[in-house]
Amino acid sequence: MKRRIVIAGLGLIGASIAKGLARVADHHIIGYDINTATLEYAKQNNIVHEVITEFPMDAINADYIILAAPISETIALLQKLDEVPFPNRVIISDVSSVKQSVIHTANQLKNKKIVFIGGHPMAGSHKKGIEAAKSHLFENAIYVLTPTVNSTNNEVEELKEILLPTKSKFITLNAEEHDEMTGVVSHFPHLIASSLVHQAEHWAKTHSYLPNLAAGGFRDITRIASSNPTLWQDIFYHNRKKMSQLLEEWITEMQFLKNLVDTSSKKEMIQYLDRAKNYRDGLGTSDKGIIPSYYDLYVDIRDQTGALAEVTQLLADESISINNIQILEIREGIMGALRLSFATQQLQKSSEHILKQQGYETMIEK
Ligand SMILES: NC(=O)C1=CN([C@@H]2O[C@H](COP(=O)(O)OP(=O)(O)OC[C@H]3O[C@@H](n4cnc5c(N)ncnc54)[C@H](O)[C@@H]3O)[C@@H](O)[C@H]2O)C=CC1
Ligand SMILES: O=C(O)C(=O)Cc1ccc(O)cc1
Repeated sequence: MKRRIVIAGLGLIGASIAKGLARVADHHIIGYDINTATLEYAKQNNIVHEVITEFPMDAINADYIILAAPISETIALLQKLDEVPFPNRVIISDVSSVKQSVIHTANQLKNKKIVFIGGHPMAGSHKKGIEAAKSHLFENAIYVLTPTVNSTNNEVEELKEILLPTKSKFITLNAEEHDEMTGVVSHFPHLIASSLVHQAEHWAKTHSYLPNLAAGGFRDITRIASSNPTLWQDIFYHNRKKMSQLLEEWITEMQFLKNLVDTSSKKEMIQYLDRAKNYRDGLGTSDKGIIPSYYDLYVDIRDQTGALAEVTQLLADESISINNIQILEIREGIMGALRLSFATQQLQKSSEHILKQQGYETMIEK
């Protein structure tokens, strides 16, 4: 008998999981989404084996259910599932970026057939929706599992086995430590990125040329400000206590920095920057944690017509697909750099080899 896996919410994350899990012959993937166009797309593109339209009752025969809707919707779906007279035990998980509110709801469930284990695959994109879904989105990414009081170690292992085709690295955390850590390294940086963009927009009223000077650094640090605002509002709301605490700490830190700047303390400023550099350099980029979403390769190119096309053509000739291209610090007549992002380390390494053979200077961050 195939294992019946229902995925509710077929957006970027739900459909990426569906695509990954559908690779296993033993899996029967059943999709549900509140948006009928999304369900239609899932069916037409064979992202799922079957679709259902009456949730939660149509999920009654599921062996596993993965809730992949926005966090507030996931909580509502979980409450609805509590009413379903499941004939057999069902493991329910989710993908929400914040865990405490979901786990709190799960701990209140009355249905004895439900075993809930929280989940959070820690990779994503600034895009949303089923059309942006990729089977390899979570390859080498951390996938956090947050067990509940009613889940056993064996059930956690069983869920891991189901999720194995995502090729993620599983770790188990409790919901509080998860929300604290992701608050610091994932959620809070989004707030700051947006605030930096607001500051630049404000100053662009004084200097209309300002956007043209927004070089690599500004683009790097604000990249995540281009993410899905509805998703991030939901994340900030569910992790609001931590966000408020981190903002307070940040304000204190900024006051400290202002003092460093105002007093022109050269030694202290170098020490401050040095400590940040050492810690940042030590984070590493070879695995997909929260910082890198892809495997990046830097290529030096001359700012000349056709340089970009030549690099992409060389890789296309070898059927290598590039996930993202960014042009860094390119100025007229001066050496510029391209950042090419690949889905796997193998593609990154092969591309490095091909480009080096053609005389390009390349670099992979260690
Ligand atoms: N976008 C990202 O980078 C990441 C997001 N997450 C989490 O994944 C979850 C989904 O986010 P995305 O896939 O990015 O959003 P998305 O906007 O791409 O997809 C959400 C999907 O849920 C559907 N939906 C909304 N309400 C529903 C309901 N009541 N019943 C069924 N379907 C419903 C929508 O129609 C949409 O297809 C969120 O909880 C988020 O915290 C986790 C890791 C990364
Ligand atoms: O790549 C980034 O910076 C992301 O922000 C991706 C991301 C978004 C939301 C999550 O819950 C986990 C990862």
